[in-house]
Amino acid sequence: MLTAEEKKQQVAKAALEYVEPNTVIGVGTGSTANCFIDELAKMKSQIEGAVASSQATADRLKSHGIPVLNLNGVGELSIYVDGADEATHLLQLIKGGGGALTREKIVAAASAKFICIADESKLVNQLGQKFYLPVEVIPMARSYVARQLVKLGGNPMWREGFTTDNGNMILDVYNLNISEPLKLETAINSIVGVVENGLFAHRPADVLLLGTDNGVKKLVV
Ligand SMILES: O=C[C@H](O)[C@H](O)[C@H](O)COP(=O)(O)O
Repeated sequence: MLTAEEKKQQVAKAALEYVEPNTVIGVGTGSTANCFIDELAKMKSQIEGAVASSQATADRLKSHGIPVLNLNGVGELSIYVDGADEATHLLQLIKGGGGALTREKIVAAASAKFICIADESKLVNQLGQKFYLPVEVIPMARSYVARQLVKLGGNPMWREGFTTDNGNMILDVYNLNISEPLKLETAINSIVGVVENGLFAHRPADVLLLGTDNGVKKLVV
């Protein structure tokens, strides 16, 4: 039996196969993305650099001597590699457990291919059954947005004491029925004061690499 950490390392190594030489790649945030950064360091001379989805990721990339580039100064990224809090067989995701969802969604949108890496515990039949949905909000809109999220059937909890890299707040929404992720992603983002929500339904992953006791399982749609 492999530990969750060993499964993360397994998929982090496997994701290196998707890294094309002489390109700029996008790098996500979290413990699985950290494993990937540590692996990427071994082939850093082969890439031009990386765009980071958070300050924490930028710091870790720099600590390995990997050049961190500004998204506005580069064209389309070849790939985006990141973890997830939940993933379905359609490769739709919930992200944002670490609060980096908005920048993650931007970097994913700017990438030709999204490689999601996770241990197999993240695979679910329907989003939201195990994990809450993080929503980034402009601070002054927090209570207003929370009331609108209640109307959508959710139970929002303020992640008190946490500020995103963009200077905003996070509402973690429990008990949402996410049977229609595309509609819900749009509905939540239509609430004034919402910056982004952690549903990756309009931009799902293109490849999901799952770490299992029997090796890396690859899912594509
Ligand atoms: O904001 C954080 C990100 O969306 C992470 O990708 C997500 O929380 C998964 O993190 P971990 O790899 O630590 O489970």
